[in-house]
Order: sequence, then C-alpha cells, then structure tokens
Amino acid sequence: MQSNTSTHGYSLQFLQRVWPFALLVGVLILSASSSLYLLSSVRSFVNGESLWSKAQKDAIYYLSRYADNGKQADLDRYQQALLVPHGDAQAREALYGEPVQLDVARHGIEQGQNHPDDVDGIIWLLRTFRHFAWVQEPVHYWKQGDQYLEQLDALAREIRKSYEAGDPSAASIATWKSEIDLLNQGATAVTKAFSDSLGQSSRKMVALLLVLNCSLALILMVLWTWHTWHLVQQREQIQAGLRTEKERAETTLAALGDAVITADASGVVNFINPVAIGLLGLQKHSSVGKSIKQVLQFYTMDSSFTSESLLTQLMADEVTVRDEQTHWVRRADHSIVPVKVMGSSIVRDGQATGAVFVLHDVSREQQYMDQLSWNARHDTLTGLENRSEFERRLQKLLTQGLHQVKPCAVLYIDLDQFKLINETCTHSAGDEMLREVSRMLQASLRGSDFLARMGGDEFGVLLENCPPPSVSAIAEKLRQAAQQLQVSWGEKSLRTSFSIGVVHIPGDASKVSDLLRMADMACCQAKERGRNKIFVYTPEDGIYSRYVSEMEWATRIRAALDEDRFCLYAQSIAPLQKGGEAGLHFEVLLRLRDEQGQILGPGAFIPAAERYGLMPSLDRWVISRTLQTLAQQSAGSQRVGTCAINLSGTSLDDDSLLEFVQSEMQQYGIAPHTLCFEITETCAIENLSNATRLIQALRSMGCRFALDDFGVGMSSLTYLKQLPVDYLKIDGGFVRDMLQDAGNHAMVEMINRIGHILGKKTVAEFVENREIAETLKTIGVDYAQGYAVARPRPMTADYFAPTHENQLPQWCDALALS
Ligand SMILES: Nc1nc2c(ncn2[C@@H]2O[C@H](COP(=O)(O)OP(=O)(O)OP(=O)(O)O)[C@@H](O)[C@H]2O)c(=O)[nH]1
Repeated sequence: MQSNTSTHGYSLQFLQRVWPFALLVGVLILSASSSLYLLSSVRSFVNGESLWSKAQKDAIYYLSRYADNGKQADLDRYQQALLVPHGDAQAREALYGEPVQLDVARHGIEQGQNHPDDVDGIIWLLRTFRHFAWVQEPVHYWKQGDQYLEQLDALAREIRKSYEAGDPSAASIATWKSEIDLLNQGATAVTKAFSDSLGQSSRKMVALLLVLNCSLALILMVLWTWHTWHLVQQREQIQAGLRTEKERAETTLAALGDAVITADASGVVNFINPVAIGLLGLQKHSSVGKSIKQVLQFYTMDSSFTSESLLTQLMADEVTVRDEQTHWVRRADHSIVPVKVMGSSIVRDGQATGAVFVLHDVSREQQYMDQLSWNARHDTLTGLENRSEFERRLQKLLTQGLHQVKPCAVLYIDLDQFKLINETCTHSAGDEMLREVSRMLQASLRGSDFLARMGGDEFGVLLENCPPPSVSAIAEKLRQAAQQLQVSWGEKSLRTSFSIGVVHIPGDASKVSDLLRMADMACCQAKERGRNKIFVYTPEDGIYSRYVSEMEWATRIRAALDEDRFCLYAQSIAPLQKGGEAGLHFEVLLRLRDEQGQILGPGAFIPAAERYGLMPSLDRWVISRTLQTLAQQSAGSQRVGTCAINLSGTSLDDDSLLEFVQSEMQQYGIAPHTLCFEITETCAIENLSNATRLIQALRSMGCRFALDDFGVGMSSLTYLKQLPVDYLKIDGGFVRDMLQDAGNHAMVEMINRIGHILGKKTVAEFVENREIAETLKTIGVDYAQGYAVARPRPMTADYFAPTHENQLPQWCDALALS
C-alpha cells in the first residue's frame, strides 16, 4: 500500500518535471509540420501557376498556328491546352463562390494537371489564406490572366468560324495574328505579374515561416532555459536542504551523549559519532568502512551476543532491539566499558538496509551505584564500615555460631568529652580527631578484627577468635594508644581518651541488639567510673537490670507527664551577709507522685529521663508550672526575690527553649529578674558554646544564671571566665563536711574567693547545721541552702504565705544581720 502511494508520488513528480519538455517538443513538431505543409502547399500552388502559365502559352501558340493554317489538329491542341486554365478557373470559382464546392474545386485543380497529392494543399492554402494579401494578389493576376484567355477563346471561335466558312484572307489572318500577339503580350505580362507575385508571396512565406519558427524556437529555448534553470534551482535547494538535513543529523548525532554507529546491511560501518570514537578508543574516521565486527566487540560470557548477531537480528525482522542488561564493550586498548545497547534497523521502502547501534555508557551510573552501595555500608568521614555493617557482621557471626566454638568479643569505644573539641576548636577539628582516631584504631588492631564507626564519637570492634586475656590486652592497648594520640590543629594539640565497654560474647547469645546494648552499657559504666576506663560487662554487675529498670522508668515518666503526676517543691535559700537581697529566695525541685501516691525524688527518675531524652520535656514542664504558680500568688504573698529553676544539659542543645521561656514569661507576666536558671557546672562545660549562648540570651532578657554543683570538675575553673553567670553554687560535697575536712573547707574558701574575684555571688549547698552556716558566713559565702535553713516543701500557695512557719529560722536572720 505504502509502495503504491510512493510510486504514484514518483510518477506525479516525474510528470511535473517532464511536461514542459513534452509540450516544447510538441509545439516544435506542430510548428515544423505546419510550416512544411504550408510550404508544400505554396510549392503546389506555384507549380499549378507554372502549369497554368505553360498551358496559356501553349494555347496562344496553337491558336496562332491555327490562325496560320486552319488545321484542326492545331485547334484541338489549342483547346486541349486551354483545359488547364479552365480547370483552374473552375476550381477558383468553386472555392471563392457561395456555397463552396470542394469536389468541383478538386476536379478543377486536377484538370489543371496538378498532382492529386497536391490538390488538398492547394485547396487548404486558397481557402485558409484567402483574406491574406500574399494570396489575394496572385489570385488577382490569375483572374486577369483568365480574362485574356476568355478574349483568346472568343478570337479562336471567330477564326474557326472563318475557316469553316472558307479560307480566310491573308489580311484576316494577319489581323488575327496581330490580335493574338496583342493578347499574348497582355497575357504574358499578367502571367509574369502572377508568377512574380506568387514568387514574392512564397518568399515572403518562407521568410515569415523562418521568422516564426526561429521566434518559436527562441521562445521555446527561453522557456526551456528558464525551466531548466528553475529545475537546477530546485535541485540546488533540495540538495542544500539535504545537505542541511545531513549536517543537522550529523551534528545531532555528534552532540548526542550516547555513542552511535551505523552499518549497512552487510555490516560495513558507514557512520560513527565522536562519542563512539571516544568510548571505543578508536582513531578518528578510521572505523568507517570497517566491518561492525571489528569496530564493536562485546566482552561477554554469552558468546551469542555479538554485534553481528545483533545486526542479523535487526536485518531479519526486528525493527528495534533494546537490551536493558549491562554489557561490556572492548575498547581499542583492550580495556572494557559497561554499556546499555540499543539497536534499530534503517528501513527503506519496507526493506531493512542497515542498522543503527546506540551505546549508552553506564560507567558513571555504575560508579554511582558502587558509591551508593559503598555509602550504604561505610561512614564517609572515616572510611570505616558503619553501624549497620557492624551489625550485619555480628549477626553473621551469631548465625554461623562462630562464638560457640571460638571466643569472640565486642568492644564499644566512646571518646571522652569529645564535645569539648567540637566546641572549643570547631567541628572540623572534631572531624580531624575522628579520622585520626580511626587511623590509630585500624593500625592498632589485628588484621582479622573488624572495626566500624557506630555513629558520633563511638566505634565498635568485633574480635573473633580472641580469648578474654587477649581481649583485655587489646582494649588496654587501644586505651593507651588513645591517651598518647595527639592531633595537631593549628597551634593546638588535641588529645582524647577512650571509655571502652567490653562484652565477651556468650555461647548462648543470639541477638545482635542485646550484645550491642550490653557493650553500650559497659561503655557507660566506664564513663561513670571516671572515663578513660575499660569496663567488662558481666551479668552479675546488674547493669543490665538497671538498664531494664531505666527503660521501665522512661515509660512511667511519659505516663506521669500525661497524667500530670509531677509536682514542684521549693527549698528556701538564706542570705548570709548583710545587705543581702530582700525577698523570698528558693530553688524549685521536681518530684514525682507515683501510681500509689508516694512522692519520689529526682534520683529515682532523672537518670532514666536523661538516658531516654526526656529531660527537655521535664524542663519545659517545670518552667511552665513554676511560672504559672508564681503568677497565681496573691498580693499578700511574700515577695519573690529569686526563683531558681534547674535546666538539664540536653536543654542547652534545644534551640527553641529560649523562645519557649520568653512566651511563658509573657503569658504569665513574670518579671525576668525574679528567675535564675541553674545549670550544672559539668553540663555547662560539656556544652560550652551552647551554654554560653543560652546564658547570654536569657541574661539579656533580665534573667539570672547560676552554676550548680560548682567545684566538682576542677578543670571548670578554666572556663569560668567564659561563662557569664551570676552565682556559683558550691557543690554540697565540699560543704557538708567542711567542718571536719580541712581540704573541703579550703575548697569552699577558694571557690568563694574566685567567685568573688570574678564578680559572682556564691551559694553553699548542703548546709545541714547552724555551725556550717556560721563558718560560711565567716568565709564570706553569700547564701546558704540546706536542711538547716529549710527543707523542701510543696510549692503551693501556702509556701508563699507570710506565715510564721514559712519564715526562715531566726538565727538565719540574726546571722545575716551580724
Ligand atoms: N566533629 C564531629 N562531631 C560529631 C560527629 N558526630 C557527632 N559529633 C558530636 O560528637 C559529640 C558526642 O558527644 P557525646 O559522646 O554525647 O559526649 P562527649 O562530649 O563525648 O562526652 P562523654 O561521651 O560523656 O565523654 C556530640 O557533640 C556530637 O555533636 C561528627 O561526625 N563530627
């Protein structure tokens, strides 16, 4: 069907191109044959005229002889001669008379001794051009000539009559002869004129036909030239269009990111784009003309998959072959490249005449996939395997039961105080430390040990076939190596230490999560025991049950928050020095009313809340409830001088805490200067930059800040200058037995002095008797908090009432005034 349509199209195009030439040739043939016919007719007419003229002469001659001798034979010859002009005259009358009598005319012309083949031409000429001067003029002389013949014939009749009547006189004969002479002269002149005119007409005709034919030829030549020029133009345009198309196609193919090779049906390469040249590592243009087998070689296990088989497949029946599989092609330098292959046959007139091969280089994708798969298994910072890979490896060990036949262990390593490096020397320094630690760990372990970064500053080591003494030796080696590790960071030298949790994998262990939890708990124990320690997990330690208990506690804390079973207590603080701030000073303390209504102190639930990330919620609850309680106090209540609220370390990382405190203060209309937030000294140092930022922000609002449990970490003195706090709360551990322990006494004195030097007020905790308070007063401590001053009491409206039992002991006032 398609081929019919295209044949029809081609015929149409052929006709469109050829018809002007056919027309041209037709016109030329018509013109030539018309001219020839006209000339032939003219020639016949001229011939007829000469016959006519000869017959006329003959008639005159024989009449002249007859006039001389009166012989019948001459009269007959005269009459015979006269038949020609008579026939001609008859034909003329039949043609120019009305109606036209063609048969009579034909007969007359034939009688004029014209060849029968010329008859039609003469008739056509006389009739067709009867109005033309070149015909009218000869005809005019012809008619004149006929008039002479009529006169001659009349003379002939007279001569005949005379001879029939007897011999005429010589005078009559002489008269006749002179009459014949006269007629001869007249007829000769007319005949000459007829002949001349006809000759002129025929010459004119020849000239005219020449001009006509030349003009026609010229016109046709011009037309032909124009048409040919037009065709050439069209051809040029088509060729230019084809060239443009070809260039466009080649540019497109060249610009394609994929390699393209085309081959003809016999497998000879006839096009190859630059990407293909680059991909296959070929010489430019060297591949065109080579066989596809030479140019495109697949490197595959499946020997049936070749460029030739692909070509055969495309030539046979399939128009397109798209293979989603990745194949490998061999480059000229024998290296291989992964590609996706697409083949397409080139079809012309329903026949496959070649094929296009498109190769999509998937090395990038392959690399990307490899990278993704690597990333899924590794930690990008250190290049070590990640937690999930560690778990997979441990699971494999448990599944294979290796731990049942050979001693195996897990080490859980956590860097000590790593946050400090981040905060004091930037995150990049932290990163560098992690990389160095990774290198050091790798270098210190045996080749068979498996090391992974578990996340943050935690690393895991899986020791296979490692008896407990070797495990301890390795752990100790690592601990010591960490201590010796020094990482240069600009001017600084960064140092660290490891807390290492060890779990000897028991033979009955089956769960990865249990083992990792045990290792983590062991590591926490190492931290709790002062860091830079190794703690080996044993079931007898009870840390696992503690862990389970903390998990239960986390659930109970969430339930208590939901059921509003937390409550606030307040413990009053007494000024010890003269001129101390007026008003009620107290610290807010959190308590939990358990399911049985029993009030529990923070020691029961805070560790679990810290481990399970519940502290920020508890802090917010405390802030909100405290501010609400303060707002509810009546005008008669005691004036609040300082309300101290504890903040946990995790809240320091809570970016939205500041906003929360602001909105709560606004909601309850609490003056900022009444609030003093307490953070423990260790929390503040561990989160130095966050702590500093939060302290500055809250102080700028008017709130105050206290460092709680101050003095526990002596390194904190270094950072004290950076922390813009208002109060130092001397750790109760120094205060409680300062009367018995001179060292603690000295510590209290020193902290108080340093605090005062730095412009901070001091508060002593754990003041359990009057004597301690008096000693503190002597030392210069500003405030005292403890059972001797006041026990914590529920922070209800009663607490604020100006009642007797709410007053501080009288000795406190006396002491302050002394
Ligand atoms: N530079 C850097 N820091 C990280 C990266 N991942 C986690 N951290 C930080 O590592 C710190 C881990 O802190 P913790 O282990 O909780 O605390 P620590 O300061 O090491 O204190 P202890 O573990 O109690 O001795 C956090 O401050 C994280 O923000 C990391 O890839 N690069």
